[in-house]
Amino acid sequence: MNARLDPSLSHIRIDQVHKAFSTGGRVVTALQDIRLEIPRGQFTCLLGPSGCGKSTLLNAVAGFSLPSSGSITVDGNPVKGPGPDRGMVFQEYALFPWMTVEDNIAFGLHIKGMAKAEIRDRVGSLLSMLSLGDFRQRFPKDLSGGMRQRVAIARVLALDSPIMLMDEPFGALDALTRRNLQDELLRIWSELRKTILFVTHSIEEAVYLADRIVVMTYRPGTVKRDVLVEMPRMRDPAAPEFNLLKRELGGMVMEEQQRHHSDELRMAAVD
Ligand SMILES: Nc1ncnc2c1ncn2[C@@H]1O[C@H](COP(=O)(O)OP(=O)(O)OP(=O)(O)O)[C@@H](O)[C@H]1O
Repeated sequence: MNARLDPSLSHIRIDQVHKAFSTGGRVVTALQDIRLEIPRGQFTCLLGPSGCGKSTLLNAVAGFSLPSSGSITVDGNPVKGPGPDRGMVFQEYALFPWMTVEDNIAFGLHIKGMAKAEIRDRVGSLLSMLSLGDFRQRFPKDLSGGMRQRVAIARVLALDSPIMLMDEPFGALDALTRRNLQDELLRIWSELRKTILFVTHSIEEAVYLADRIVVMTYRPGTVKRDVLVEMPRMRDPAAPEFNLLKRELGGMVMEEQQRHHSDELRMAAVD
């Protein structure tokens, strides 16, 4: 079940990436020797318990925090910082509270200097793609969490980046809203064929969404398993094969969770 991919198809290439942080006189190795070839259009989930380096890896691909060593390239170009080829969606929405829904979506397009008529067209089609038409004049504070996340997704889609990086985007939502947005995301992804790198703690979410699940180890963050998910979509979480994979991944994540727990106990004893 381990993924085998053709490097010549690689869109994002992560090669021998290592990241260490120094805090309070201690060095934490957040990532160690990460190697991943991600082809164009693949929906990849990074899965693992808290502290295994998922966000660190995503931030490195985004160019927010570069690796201590190793390299990341997008279409062969080294990642040296954030760029228009990579859009990021965070758990906390990161919307401008003083702007309406449509102004939030249009913001990046104004910065890019796009013509007003073109901005109007693009924002209009995103409002309809994400069922936000009736909310275009509202401010983020007047929206539910799910609606805010729709706006955040629309804002990233507006920029038309081929790569979407998503850091637990649905982590703060209730189960029903979360499933709705997962379905919306799958629909958008299959329509627009973005390359998606999606961080989650949730095994069910990873199995529901991903073409490929990269399970990470806890400190140092390495690739524990790289699994291709070949179940057709839309997937049925009640199906036996869905549950089989969930159980298998659950065992792997649990092992890392236990290492996290033992580490915390050991640190508490040292303090
Ligand atoms: N800026 C930083 N300074 C020091 N240590 C950091 C920093 N960022 C992350 N770390 C450490 O690196 C390790 C990986 O953190 P990271 O946030 O990437 O994990 P994660 O898997 O995304 O966890 P979570 O799901 O809780 O967000 C953790 O041990 C964390 O404490």
